[in-house]
Amino acid sequence: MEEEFDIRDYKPTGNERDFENALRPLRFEDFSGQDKVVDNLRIFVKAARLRAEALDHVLLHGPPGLGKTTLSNIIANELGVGFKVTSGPVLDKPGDLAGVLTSLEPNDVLFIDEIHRLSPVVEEYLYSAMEDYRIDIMIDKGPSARSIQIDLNPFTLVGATTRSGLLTAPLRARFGINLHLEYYDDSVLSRIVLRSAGILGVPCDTDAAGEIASRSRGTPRIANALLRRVRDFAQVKGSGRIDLKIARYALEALNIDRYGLDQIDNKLLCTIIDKFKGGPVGLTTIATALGEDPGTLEEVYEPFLIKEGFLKRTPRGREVTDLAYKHLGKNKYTIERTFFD
Ligand SMILES: Nc1ncnc2c1ncn2[C@@H]1O[C@H](COP(=O)(O)OP(=O)(O)OP(=O)(O)O)[C@@H](O)[C@H]1O
Ligand SMILES: [Mg+2]
Repeated sequence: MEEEFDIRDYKPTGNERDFENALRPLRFEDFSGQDKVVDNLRIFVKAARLRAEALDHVLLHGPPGLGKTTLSNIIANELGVGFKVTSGPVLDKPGDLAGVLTSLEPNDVLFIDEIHRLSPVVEEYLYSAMEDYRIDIMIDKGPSARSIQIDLNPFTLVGATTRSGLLTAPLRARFGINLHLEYYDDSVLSRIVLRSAGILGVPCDTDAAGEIASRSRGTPRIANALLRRVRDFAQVKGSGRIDLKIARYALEALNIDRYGLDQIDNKLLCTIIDKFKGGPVGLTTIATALGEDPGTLEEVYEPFLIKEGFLKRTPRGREVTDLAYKHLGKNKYTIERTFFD
């Protein structure tokens, strides 16, 4: 019995994080796809460089694994400035943020991951830093406590979030550049797989890369993770080369869904079919049935299912498509009939 591989649970740790970093593009030219986002960023970065100014603050939003962290890194590299990384949950107190902000050199990039998880006090503190490059800090305690203003070097804040719906309006308004990352097409993912295989030094056929791409849920992180697993099969059960046959064999053995759907995707579709006759059904009703947060369903899970044609948003709620019935091996008419019996 081969080991099971659950895409949904895949989050790089330790060794796998090193692997992810090794494959992370460092320049725009190595970053495939997201053409509109990249074209715009290239212009903004060039303009900022010409003026020798800090780039406007950038908000990157979109589902996990699509390249937000990668792009923020590229932005700093292409600007030719320093790069500091932190995240919303790590910045506990305004003092933590002050420490990071005062350590920035002129025009540096500060990356705040999971920016929707900033605490309200820290967030408020960030406003003046973003707007005027200035912060107030409290010195002394008790009756002699007073605040002094400190000027910061101009900097670029790059914020990343999978849940832009949770950002407050004042924070969102302070980003001059607001970019949404989309799921990747299979052809672009294929290119990413081939590039990664090249870096790993594994020979990989184009059709095999296409097979891996089509099962990667439109997500480069998943594509790279599957490549790594398929490489194991190629080395142990094949000749070391990743061809279509060994790719298919490995993906079957790993129980990877033919369309790359993960457990939550499948559960979501099955719930709508089994409990709500295929819809239409309201988002909050589905969320309650699944024990998930409606915002997460809407921002993280639904977009892929809608893009791939498994789910539709209608004025009366969510509805699964014929493709979903077919993929899940469910018969639309039998299910409808049993409901009316
Ligand atoms: N456009 C791309 N071209 C090549 N590789 C990419 C691209 N986008 C992402 N990757 C690869 O996918 C992996 C995940 O990307 P990244 O960490 O930037 O995603 P993320 O959007 O920050 O995810 P999360 O929301 O989980 O933080 C990286 O190892 C990176 O190498
Ligand atoms: Mg990230």
